[in-house]
Amino acid sequence: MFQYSCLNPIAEIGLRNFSADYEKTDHLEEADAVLVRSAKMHDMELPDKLVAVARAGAGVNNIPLELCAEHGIVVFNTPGANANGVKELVLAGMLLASRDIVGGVEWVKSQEDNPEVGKLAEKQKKKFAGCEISGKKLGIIGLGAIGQLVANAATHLGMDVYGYDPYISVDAAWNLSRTIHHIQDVNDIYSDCDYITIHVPLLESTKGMISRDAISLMKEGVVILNFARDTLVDEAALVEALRSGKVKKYVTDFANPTVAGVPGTLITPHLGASTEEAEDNCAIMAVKEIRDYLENGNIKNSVNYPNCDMGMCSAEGRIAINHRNIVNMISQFTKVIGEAGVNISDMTNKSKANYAYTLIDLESPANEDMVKALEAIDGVLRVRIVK
Ligand SMILES: NC(=O)C1=CN([C@@H]2O[C@H](COP(=O)(O)OP(=O)(O)OC[C@H]3O[C@@H](n4cnc5c(N)ncnc54)[C@H](O)[C@@H]3O)[C@@H](O)[C@H]2O)C=CC1
Ligand SMILES: O=C(O)C(=O)COP(=O)(O)O
Repeated sequence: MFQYSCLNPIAEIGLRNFSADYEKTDHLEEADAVLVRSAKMHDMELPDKLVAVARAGAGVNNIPLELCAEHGIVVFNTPGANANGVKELVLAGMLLASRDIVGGVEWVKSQEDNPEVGKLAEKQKKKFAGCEISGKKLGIIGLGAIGQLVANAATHLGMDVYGYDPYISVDAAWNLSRTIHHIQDVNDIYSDCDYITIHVPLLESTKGMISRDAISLMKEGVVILNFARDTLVDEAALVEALRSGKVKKYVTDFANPTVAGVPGTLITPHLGASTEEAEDNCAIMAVKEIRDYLENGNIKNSVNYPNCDMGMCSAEGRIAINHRNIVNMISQFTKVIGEAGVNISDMTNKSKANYAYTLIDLESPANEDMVKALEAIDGVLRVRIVK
C-alpha cells in the first residue's frame, strides 16, 4: 500500500487514477508521494518516507529541488499540461491591454438604473476606444510549451511575431510557424516590439531579467505581459515606467503590493492554469508519473533526476538507487549484489547534472542486507526495493 498527500487541491479526475493500492493521507510524514501546485515547500521538513514530489504544473520554483535530490526525492512536473490555459489568458491579456474592455464594462455596470443608457453609451464610447493587435509586433521571450503556443496563435491573429529562446528544444522549434522571426539578441525584442511577453522559468539566471535597463530600451507605450513569475521583472522600475507613460500597460498574473492598484496594470490572481482542462491534464499526468515511479522505478519528466525507463519489471526483483553523479558507482553496486550471490538480469544508469539514477533487475529478490550494503556506499542517497 502506498500513501500520497496533496499540498494543494488536485483535480479528482487525476486522483481517480490511483489504484486500490493507494491511500490519501493528510499527514505528510506518512506520504510516499506528494502532489503540489503552488504551495511553497522550501521551509517544509522532508520526511524520510517521501520519495516523490509531483508538481501538477510547470513552474518548480516553490520546491527545493537540490535538497530533494540530496534526500533521494525525485521531483516531477507536467510539461505542457497547462500551456493552452495560459496561452488563452495571454491572448485575452493582449486584447484587454489594447481595448478598454474593462473600463467599458464597468461604465455600463455603473449605469444600471439609467433608462437612457443606450443613448449615452454611444456618446461615451470614444472614452474606451483602443487599437487592434493585428499588424503589431509581438516579442516572445521563452519559446517552451507556452511561448510556442502564444507565438503561433498570435501569428494567426495577424501579429508580426519575434521569438527569443537561446535554449529552445528541437520539438518547440519544429512546432513554430515559419513566419516567426528568430531573434538572437534579446535587446532587439526590447527595442522593436509593441507587446512583449515572457514565458521563461524563474531561475537565478532569469530573475529580474526585465530590468530597469531592459525597460529603458523599450518603445514608448509598450505593453508588457508577465504570466511567468513576478520576480522575473524589476517591478519597482516597471511601476515608474507605467507612471511616466513609457509602459502603457503591465498585464500580469501575479498580484503583490508593488503592483496591485497601480494605474495601467491589469492583474489576475494567478489564473493562468486555473481552467478545468488544465487542472485535469496536470493531475492526470502527475498521478501517472508518481505511479510509474513508485511501482516500476521509472522516471519521466523529472526536474532534478534523469529520465530512466526499464518498463514494468518481469524479473524477480528490482532495486532503484538514487546517487551522486560521480565515478566508480556502478562497479560498487554490482560488487555488493554479486557478493550477495544475486545475478543481475538487466540494468540502466542515467545521469543529470550532479545526480544519477540506477535501476537494476535481479534474478532473485533483493533483501535488506543488500540494501544496507548499497546505502553504505559513499555517494548513495537512497536505495529502494521496487519489487
Ligand atoms: N500563470 C500561470 O498559471 C502559469 C505560469 N507558468 C510559468 O511559465 C513558465 C514557462 O512555462 P512553460 O512554457 O510551460 O515552460 P517550458 O519549460 O516549456 O518553457 C520555458 C522556456 O524558457 C526558455 N528559457 C529558459 N531560460 C531562458 C532565457 N534566459 N531566455 C529565453 N528563454 C529562456 C527555455 O529554453 C524553454 O524553452 C513556467 O516556468 C512558470 O513559471 C507556467 C504555467 C502556468
Ligand atoms: O504551472 C505553473 O507554473 C503555474 O504557475 C500554475 O500554478 P497553479 O498550479 O495554478 O498554482
